[in-house]
Amino acid sequence: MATNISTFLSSLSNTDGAVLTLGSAWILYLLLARKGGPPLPPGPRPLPLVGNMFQIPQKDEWPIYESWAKKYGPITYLTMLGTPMIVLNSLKVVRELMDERSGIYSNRPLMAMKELCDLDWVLTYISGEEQRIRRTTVQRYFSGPASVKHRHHQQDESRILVANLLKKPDDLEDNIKQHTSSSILLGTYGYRVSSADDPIVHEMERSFKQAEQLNGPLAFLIEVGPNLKNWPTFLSISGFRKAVDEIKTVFTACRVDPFLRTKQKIDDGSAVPCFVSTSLDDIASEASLSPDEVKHKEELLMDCASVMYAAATDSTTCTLRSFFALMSLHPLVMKRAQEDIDRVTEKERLPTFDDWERLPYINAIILEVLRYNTVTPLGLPHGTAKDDVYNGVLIPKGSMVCANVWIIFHDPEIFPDPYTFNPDRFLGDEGARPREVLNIAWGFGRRSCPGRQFAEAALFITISSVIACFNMAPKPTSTGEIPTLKFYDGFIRRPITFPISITPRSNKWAELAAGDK
Ligand code: HEM
Repeated sequence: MATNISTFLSSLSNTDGAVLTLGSAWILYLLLARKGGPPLPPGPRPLPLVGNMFQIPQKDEWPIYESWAKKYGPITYLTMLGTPMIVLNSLKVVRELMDERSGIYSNRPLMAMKELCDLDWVLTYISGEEQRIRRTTVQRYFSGPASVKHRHHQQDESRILVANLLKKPDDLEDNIKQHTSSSILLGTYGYRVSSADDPIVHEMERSFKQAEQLNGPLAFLIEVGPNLKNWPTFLSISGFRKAVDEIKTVFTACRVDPFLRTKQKIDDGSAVPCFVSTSLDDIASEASLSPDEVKHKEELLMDCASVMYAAATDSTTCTLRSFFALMSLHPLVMKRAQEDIDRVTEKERLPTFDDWERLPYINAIILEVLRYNTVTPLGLPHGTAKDDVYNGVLIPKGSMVCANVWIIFHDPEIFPDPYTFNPDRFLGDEGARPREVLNIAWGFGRRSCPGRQFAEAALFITISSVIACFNMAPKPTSTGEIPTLKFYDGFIRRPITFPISITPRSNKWAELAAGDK
């Protein structure tokens, strides 16, 4: 949604403008054609044709969403060029609709863009049976007990991170990037990343940037217009065709190249166990499969593997970047966590997964980072598969439905003093309700994050290892002010961090970070 609407409008040519007018007339027709039945939920009054397009905030959005929630209640109804956008503002409504009626609320919006870019194989964009099959394939290797298989890689990567931070403490961003991309590429393709400039990481990042265009304003036009997607003239005039072709090329490269590389490694005997190699072994062991069935299963595996990088890295990177900044700003929290680690490890070794249960304060820090830096403050948008009626109001088929996770994570009834970073809120019996509510950081119903267990393990081993080895503090600014953690506006809330000094806690911890026993 991070779209600059005014830039978009000013960039339109006359022909584009004509198309916009025609599209808008179509939307008006659709709106007027709706008669009778339950009312729509309340929301700010829309403008003719464009709906609430200009009221949907592009920056400093939270006070505005909050004021709408206060005025209109738990469900806010907006429209963007005729597409209904429904914002759910209470935990009760979010659970009742997105979890309990998951069969209706688990589509993804922006279907036309997906068709246009031939992206009907991308798990995160598709709906229905095809999404279910791919999700099951991913879960088989990344969720539940299977997620434990990744732990030895995750521990190795946390060791590499602390050794790199010791050598290059000023390259925090690159160190985090190498760490998060290596963790997921090892788990998926058995591929270790040895620098932030790695060529595969570069390609993956390119596809990721392209994917952001799928949320742009033209995407909405294409979605709502009367078969606009079939208008080659419009597409070529707007320059949109070029962008679409580029998205297709980059996505295809990311789908095919790393997969073939792993297959090659299996053939020459150098593959390490990972999602792709293990799943290919499973396919090969099914003797009854015909060559066509083998091909189909391999294609499916290729689809699933290719989304893991994008799904895993941005969310984990944002969380880790916020973690470093928050630790540097909260030395008492850091010190208390270090004391816990010292007690468990007797200052003789780095933490391992066996220590997880015995480090509840580290877990509380992770939960508080996830809450404080709500990575997807409006969740990832879901779409409705059919009309639904809830408490007397209509949620139309094809609506984009967003859970206002931000407002729930800042509800003082659940999280007292919500703007303060305070891991204690998650501890003990009193922390039971906050811990339970925090589950929504991982999404809803049939779309909830299939990488959750993988991510939780990665965050535990990484964060505990970093806290064990280092002290973190904000570097002094030229004016002597203490920096604050700010965030970019948008669907993904990326932290704007500041220079952080990262120093080993002692010579002993420096030796452990360096890997010298
Ligand atoms: C801090 C780390 C992470 C957070 C906070 C996070 C959160 C989320 C959220 C909120 C969603 C959307 C759920 C919904 O639509 O209701 C999601 C989807 C997804 N996540 Fe994660 N995630 C993280 C890490 C990972 C990792 C490490 C992986 C892979 C191992 C992963 C794989 C996926 C996939 C494949 C989807 C798409 C599911 C679908 O569309 O059906 N995530 N995640």
